[in-house]
Amino acid sequence: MNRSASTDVVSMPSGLDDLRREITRTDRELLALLNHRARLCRQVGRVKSAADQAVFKPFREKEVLEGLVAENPGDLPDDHLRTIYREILSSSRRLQQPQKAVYLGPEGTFSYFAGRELLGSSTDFEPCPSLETVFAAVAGKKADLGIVPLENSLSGSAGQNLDLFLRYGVHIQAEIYLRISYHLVGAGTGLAGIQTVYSHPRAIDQCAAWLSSHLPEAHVVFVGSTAAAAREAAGRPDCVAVGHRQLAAMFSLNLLAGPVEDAPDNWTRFIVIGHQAPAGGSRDKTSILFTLPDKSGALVSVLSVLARGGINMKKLESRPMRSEKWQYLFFADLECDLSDDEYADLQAELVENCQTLRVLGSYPAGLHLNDC
Ligand SMILES: C=C(O[C@@H]1C=C(C(=O)O)C=C[C@H]1O)C(=O)O
Repeated sequence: MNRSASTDVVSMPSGLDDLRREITRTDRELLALLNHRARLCRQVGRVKSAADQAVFKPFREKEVLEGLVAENPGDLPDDHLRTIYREILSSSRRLQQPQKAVYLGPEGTFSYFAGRELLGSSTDFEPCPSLETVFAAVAGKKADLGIVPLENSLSGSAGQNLDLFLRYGVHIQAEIYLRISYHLVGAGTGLAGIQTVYSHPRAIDQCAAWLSSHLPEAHVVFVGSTAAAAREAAGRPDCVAVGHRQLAAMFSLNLLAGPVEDAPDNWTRFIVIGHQAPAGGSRDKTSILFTLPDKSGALVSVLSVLARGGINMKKLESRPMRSEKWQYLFFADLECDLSDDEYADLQAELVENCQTLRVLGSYPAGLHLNDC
């Protein structure tokens, strides 16, 4: 969209005191409006609780945000508007009912930062020791939402998730794509004298060329997460960790170098899981898991149903089924809202052609966030 800033220079005060008076007056207006919005949201919360509906409504949030971005005159850049609204929406959910979101911890992992980007800081985040405990907490209603890494643009799928979807009845609510950029953090002040580099194996792998050219003598130690690596490096000036740059502030470390990844165009897709399928919304995205009968043309017939329905398949991946050797499970992303009534016949046809079919969720297509 082509927009120009709408600064009305004529009616703007110009002296510092006058400008500040005008800002104070504007803040009072914003305060009244934010309080009005909060009252409305509390009211929405009472309606939802009476109807046993989930607090988090990702399709509605997308509508709210896209509506505002479309009408934004542009003095406030769109990314600032989104950041402000991330927190307004987060507060509004909390006013309805505090939301607990679990993630693969400890605090400071990329899953943690993805969760904060998606759900804002009025959410109660709680780390879990494994992906399985994230799924179990959501399925067992010990948490409202879970944040899970699904795939990385360089390293591919985090395959274990697909198995966990088979074992736990959770639904995908939302997704977000986060650029993964690594930094070197440590208690020292430079690279000289560094003996040990701590990180998760994937982070070490994605920074291998940088590490071997800048720290060729250092000993590499794999740990369970980038955040655990920062904890190891804390207080030891001859050690560094590879991870999110904000780990420096979180663990009182120095930012020693970065970005240090070998391929800068590195993205991870995170999903939010919950106990209910998100309702309503636009024709966005649906993820399905299916198995096929053991006969010729089985996969083609499923693909033909999708092709006849004009559905664009964005991803198809097969994984071995853990319960039966040489049997495979397929994960697909479809560019449509399969929960919409218009797809009822098509879904019935899919069920006919699959051995088993699970719709993991229809949810709004996520944004790519470059810097978080
Ligand atoms: C207010 C609502 O609840 C939540 C908060 C929203 C908001 O503040 O606009 C939008 C969607 C929900 O995640 C709602 O469902 O409308």
